[in-house]
Amino acid sequence: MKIAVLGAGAWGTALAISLAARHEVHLWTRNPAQFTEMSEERTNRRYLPGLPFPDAQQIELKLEQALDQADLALVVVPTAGFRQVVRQMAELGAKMPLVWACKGFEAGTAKLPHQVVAEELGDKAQCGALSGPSFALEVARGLPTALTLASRDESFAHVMALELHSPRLRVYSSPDVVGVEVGGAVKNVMAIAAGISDGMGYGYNARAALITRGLAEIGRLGVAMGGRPETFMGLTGAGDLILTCTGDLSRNRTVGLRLAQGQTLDTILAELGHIAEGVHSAREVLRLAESMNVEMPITQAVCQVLFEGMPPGKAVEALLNREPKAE
Ligand SMILES: NC(=O)c1ccc[n+]([C@@H]2O[C@H](COP(=O)([O-])OP(=O)(O)OC[C@H]3O[C@@H](n4cnc5c(N)ncnc54)[C@H](O)[C@@H]3O)[C@@H](O)[C@H]2O)c1
Ligand SMILES: O=P(O)(O)OC[C@H](O)CO
Repeated sequence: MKIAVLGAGAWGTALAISLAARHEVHLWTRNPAQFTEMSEERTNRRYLPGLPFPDAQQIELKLEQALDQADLALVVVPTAGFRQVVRQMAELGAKMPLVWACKGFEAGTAKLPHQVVAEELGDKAQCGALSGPSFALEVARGLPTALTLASRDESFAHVMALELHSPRLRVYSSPDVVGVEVGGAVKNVMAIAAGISDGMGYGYNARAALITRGLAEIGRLGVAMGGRPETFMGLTGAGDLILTCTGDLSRNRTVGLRLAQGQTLDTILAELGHIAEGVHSAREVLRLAESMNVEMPITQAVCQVLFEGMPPGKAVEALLNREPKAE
């Protein structure tokens, strides 16, 4: 299969490296300097340094070249750039199936990626979301990882999961696009909270409590939006939440850790050099939750720290001082 991987950040590059073992992979970057560097050095020095590209992996600067005769477009840009890339594909008349790997709500509209696709390509497009517990560095190193490919078209999810599947990158299928997308987006907000708690030195017990209550928040919102309860106990729910809240490779967790050390959000984001989707999704998640009467106290606390200048310690204290109630 020819796969056009659109977006050459950490995750697009890692997926390209992994998939190139079995497929013809064309990794697209919009950045001419990055194109030249990746073509000459056969590695992505800026986003995934030290991981060599397989010989078969091709690099593209022209989107139409990447998409030419592709059997699949795998879009791996941050959620903020997703609509633009899908629109560019539509303008080029690209008709191949589309899978996206971004984890977030679109800032300003609170839309999930599948809603963006429906708006840009119509609701007949053959498409799905790829998500699950997966640090780019580990996938690029060939360490075992399990993902889920969700599509409302169950047979597409099944067939595409089989195509992408390999022993080191296991891909399961699911019909629950909403559940998979909500799990992937909201766990980033919870990871910021876990980072804050750990950074404040509140300990493992507090972190376990945050993860568990965070999972309850994710499930409440996800079910209210039409997701299936069981999805939140799977790879893209509990699995990704645990990874991102506990793994120090997480950019979202890092944001929380550094906020707890007293760094400003602007400084943290400038130094991170990668997207931390939780920062962009948090407000949208809270807005959606409020509009649907879903209680999300951890998300609310994260928003207060990120956008209202509340000291991280005070936000955690406020969570701890909530009225006790039945679990
Ligand atoms: N890094 C991971 O471990 C990981 C794992 C799973 C999912 N994800 C998700 O994948 C998405 C991308 O994350 P990442 O880690 O690759 O981000 P990153 O910050 O490492 O890189 C983002 C890349 O996207 C490019 N980009 C941004 N807007 C674009 C646009 N409009 N058109 C073309 N290119 C554009 C940037 O130039 C950059 O190369 C995020 O939603 C993230 O949550 C990341
Ligand atoms: O580094 P993060 O926090 O963006 O998380 C990366 C992946 O989403 C983990 O599954």
